[in-house]
Amino acid sequence: MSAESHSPDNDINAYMHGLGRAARAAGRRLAASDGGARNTALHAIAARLRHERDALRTANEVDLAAGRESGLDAALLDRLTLTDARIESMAAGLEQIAALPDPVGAVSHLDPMPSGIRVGRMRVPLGVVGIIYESRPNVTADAAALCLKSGNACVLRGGSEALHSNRAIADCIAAGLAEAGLPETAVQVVGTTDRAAVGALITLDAFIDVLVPRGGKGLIERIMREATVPMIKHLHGVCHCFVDAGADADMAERVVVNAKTQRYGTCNTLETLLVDAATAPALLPRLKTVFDGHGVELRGCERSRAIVDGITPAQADDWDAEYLAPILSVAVVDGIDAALEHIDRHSSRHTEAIITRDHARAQRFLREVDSSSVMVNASTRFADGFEYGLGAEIGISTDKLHARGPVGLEGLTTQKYIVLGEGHIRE
Ligand SMILES: NC(=O)C1=CN([C@@H]2O[C@H](COP(=O)(O)OP(=O)(O)OC[C@H]3O[C@@H](n4cnc5c(N)ncnc54)[C@H](OP(=O)(O)O)[C@@H]3O)[C@@H](O)[C@H]2O)C=CC1
Ligand SMILES: N[C@@H](CCC(=O)OP(=O)(O)O)C(=O)O
Repeated sequence: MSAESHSPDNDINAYMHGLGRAARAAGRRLAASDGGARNTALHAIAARLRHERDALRTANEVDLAAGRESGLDAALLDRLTLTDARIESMAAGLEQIAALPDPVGAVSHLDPMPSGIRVGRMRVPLGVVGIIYESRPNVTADAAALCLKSGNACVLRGGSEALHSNRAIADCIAAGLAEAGLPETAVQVVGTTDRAAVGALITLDAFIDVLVPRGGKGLIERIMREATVPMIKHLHGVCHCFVDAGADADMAERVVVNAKTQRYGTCNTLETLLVDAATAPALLPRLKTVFDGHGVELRGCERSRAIVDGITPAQADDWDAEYLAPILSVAVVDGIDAALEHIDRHSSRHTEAIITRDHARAQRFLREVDSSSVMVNASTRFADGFEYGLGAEIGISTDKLHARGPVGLEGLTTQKYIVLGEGHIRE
């Protein structure tokens, strides 16, 4: 072999090629597999996760120690942490997914045509899904389970900070698949943190059918530039809440505080609060007191700062920021038109909410805001597959084609036409 073929890039390309080829073969077997076998695997993986709880926590401790050492902030460390309760919730999540109806092979609209043939649609797996995601180990189990249930093989590239945790979870998944007689290569975790592996994955169009990138702008920009595999974008969330004139102040406080503080590090966390000028003088002082209690820094426009002391002046880039941290930008706006305008300019089209008592303005907000979830009088934190009754989610699509919003089993499948004849020929 030439010196060049030993270079890390070449090795990584060969390695990723191997994962892709194995995934493609496993995908074909999964697509043809019995739903019962896939459910058996899900239950076996859940049992393994419970049984290997100590090993999982030990592996996770290695990641956490490295994360602390490298100065990972509190929200990211929280996202990385596996506790006994989180391991139990991963296992229970797998069992819940097993209990969902099997989407694969369902036939709909089988209707007779004038020619005599019958034409219907059959729900089928996408094939092989490549998922690139943040350092959140539970996603490894959730994503594997959703892909498995929907008959897809997957290649999982989690965040580098979670590598040891992900490998330990992958071992449990492989054991569960083997126990159910399914190919272990149906779920493969990329075993290197080298981003060259991402570069290879996103161009493996011979083997990968669709990419699910969950991440921030840097990731998506790279994929938009380089990928030859189609993707369902799961982008960052710059989520807004607009508190309308005449809104119930208690409700506004409850919802806004929940949307900001229930978890700081998630994509559906509130990042910008818009308050109608008529509501701001009464609402902002009480919100400031509550947010002070939570240690949330408010960064506001001049009008908000004229109402309450202690709000940091917002800079231009605050309106486009996804903080994933105890920081909230605040703007006072003149009515719903100004709120819609601001949202249109700055939203990442993930999730927005209005707090209102006015039916007409609620309807306008629902119709006019162009985001994957639009809410009335509810916390943006509800944008979640489990909360929407999907059982679980692979993420929240900010794309418009194929799947939008929380993506569950249906989003991981497609439909093909099936045609049934009895020797029919076209005249
Ligand atoms: N819409 C949704 O469903 C979801 C959205 N998100 C969003 O993800 C972000 C939070 O996660 P964060 O960890 O900061 O996200 P990042 O985008 O930094 O990382 C996510 C994954 O992408 C990889 N990655 C990032 N940039 C590149 C690149 N240029 N080339 C190759 N790989 C890359 C990371 O690898 P590495 O480990 O090497 O950095 C990691 O595996 C937030 O914006 C959040 O809103 C998160 C989850 C779900
Ligand atoms: N649906 C999830 C949020 C999506 C998600 O995974 O976000 P992140 O914490 O950024 O990885 C939830 O509500 O917890």
